[in-house]
Amino acid sequence: MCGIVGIVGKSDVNLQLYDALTMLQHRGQDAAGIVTCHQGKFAQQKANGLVRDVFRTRHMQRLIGNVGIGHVRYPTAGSSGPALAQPFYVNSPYGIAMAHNGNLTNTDAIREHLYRTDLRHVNTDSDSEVLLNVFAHELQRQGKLEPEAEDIFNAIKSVHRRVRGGYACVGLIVNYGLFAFRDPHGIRPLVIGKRSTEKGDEYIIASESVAFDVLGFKLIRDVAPGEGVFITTEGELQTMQCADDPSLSPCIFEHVYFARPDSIIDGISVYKARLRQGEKLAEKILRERPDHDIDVVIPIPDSSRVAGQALAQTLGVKFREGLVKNRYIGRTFIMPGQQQRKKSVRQKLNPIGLEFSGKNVLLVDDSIVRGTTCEQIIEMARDAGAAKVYFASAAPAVKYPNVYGIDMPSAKELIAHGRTDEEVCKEIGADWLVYQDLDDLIAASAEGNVDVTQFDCAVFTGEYVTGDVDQAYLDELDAARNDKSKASKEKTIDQGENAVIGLHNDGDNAEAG
Ligand SMILES: O=P(O)(O)OC[C@H]1O[C@H](OP(=O)(O)OP(=O)(O)O)[C@H](O)[C@@H]1O
Ligand SMILES: NC(=O)CC[C@H](N)C(=O)O
Ligand SMILES: [Mg+2]
Repeated sequence: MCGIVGIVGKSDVNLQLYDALTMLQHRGQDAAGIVTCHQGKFAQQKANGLVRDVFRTRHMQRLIGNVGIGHVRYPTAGSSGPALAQPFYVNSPYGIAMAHNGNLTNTDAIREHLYRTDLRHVNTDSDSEVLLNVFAHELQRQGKLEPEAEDIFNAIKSVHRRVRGGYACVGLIVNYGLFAFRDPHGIRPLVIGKRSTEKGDEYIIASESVAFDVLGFKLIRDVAPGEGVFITTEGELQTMQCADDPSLSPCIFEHVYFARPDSIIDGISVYKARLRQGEKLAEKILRERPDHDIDVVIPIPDSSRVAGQALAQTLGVKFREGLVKNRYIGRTFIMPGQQQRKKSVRQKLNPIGLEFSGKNVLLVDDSIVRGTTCEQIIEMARDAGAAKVYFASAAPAVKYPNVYGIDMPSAKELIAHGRTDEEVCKEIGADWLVYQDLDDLIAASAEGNVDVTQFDCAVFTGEYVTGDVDQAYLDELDAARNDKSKASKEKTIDQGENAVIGLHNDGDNAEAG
């Protein structure tokens, strides 16, 4: 899950983009980038690393202009090398830069078509570079020396016809302004905010509304599924529905894990959705185990804290922070390899022995995916002297790959794939395991906005809303991106790929990359 942001301001937007990316850091920890536009030229800085490490004062001084976009990356296609850091750039037509959150499911077919028919070269394995080239080609076909909003919307319409998968995008066209679009199912989130200044209105478009709060922007609304947005460099906003048959099915895993609780997505407060997840899970526990002997509920920081608290309250059991999180270790699930993930859980979480010793503990997490976290935490709880260790997951069992922007490409790596709940319980070493029911998870989100009636729940059901994902695709994805094959590919990232980033950068940037 990547984080994207675009701003059209009345003065330089570089510092605001930096702040917004910092607020979106939880969506991607591998690479970060900013592109701004000033007097007909792009300025760019992108590299591997966290936002605070990628941008130095000298980069910020170069990133001038009142329009700009930014990206934090969590790879789902190609390598995690610096050449695949975003935003991506194409020089024709006009000069376009774009940042993408999501993942395309027909990348190979479009890549082939771009090469054979559109005569376009894509330089990396990134699906996002493919997507940018489709947009660029379709905009070029409008044949205008000076594009207008209508041309940009026509290009977005064609993108929707050619591309499948999850995509929320922001982009810049040199001298003209900022565009954005969201896939026809609205799988990935995208919100618009506005701020009034003495010089006029300023606009922001980002993955999550949390990016607005710190900058003083007000959330106006979500970009509708399929909708295109264009904001001129002068700050004039135009929008148009660009999909033939849009139908909102946002990814429910945003509410479970990815998004920050202080964000509002598709009118749903992520915080409240998580509270309701906890309440509903507690009700299930009370139904199934009315005579439970749980002494204390302990959440696994960070993401399960909200649901854990509501669960404890509804159960009428003590809630205790029995695991202390090292604030300098990032999110483990979005780290690239299993070895790194495993090591990081230990570094990240440490038990407070007295909360476990002699007690029947209910550990709560938002989800169990590969089982990396829960296996180790249950072991820690036992080492700390817990009498019984029960485990509750605020999401149902994750059994199927994600293909829309979460890097869960291999069913075999999912601990619940092909296993019953009892088998998973045994595998993770718990005394009892309870999963949220899917209907309850959906209700926890849907109760936040009655207008959202369906969600992308593919990781729980194996049903993919875009309708184009078959077993052959999933097999190819597995072969290309399971942990083993990723690890062997990452070995080949060398200085050669570093050089590719220099294609679009100036000397200062190449040295920084
Ligand atoms: O079963 P697994 O493969 O371990 O994946 C699930 C775990 O990973 C995530 O935590 P993460 O550390 O990424 O982030 P958090 O600090 O936001 O909870 C999630 O919250 C679960 O704890
Ligand atoms: N998680 C994402 O949104 C990833 C975006 C894009 N597919 C990439 O790999 O860079
Ligand atoms: Mg976690």
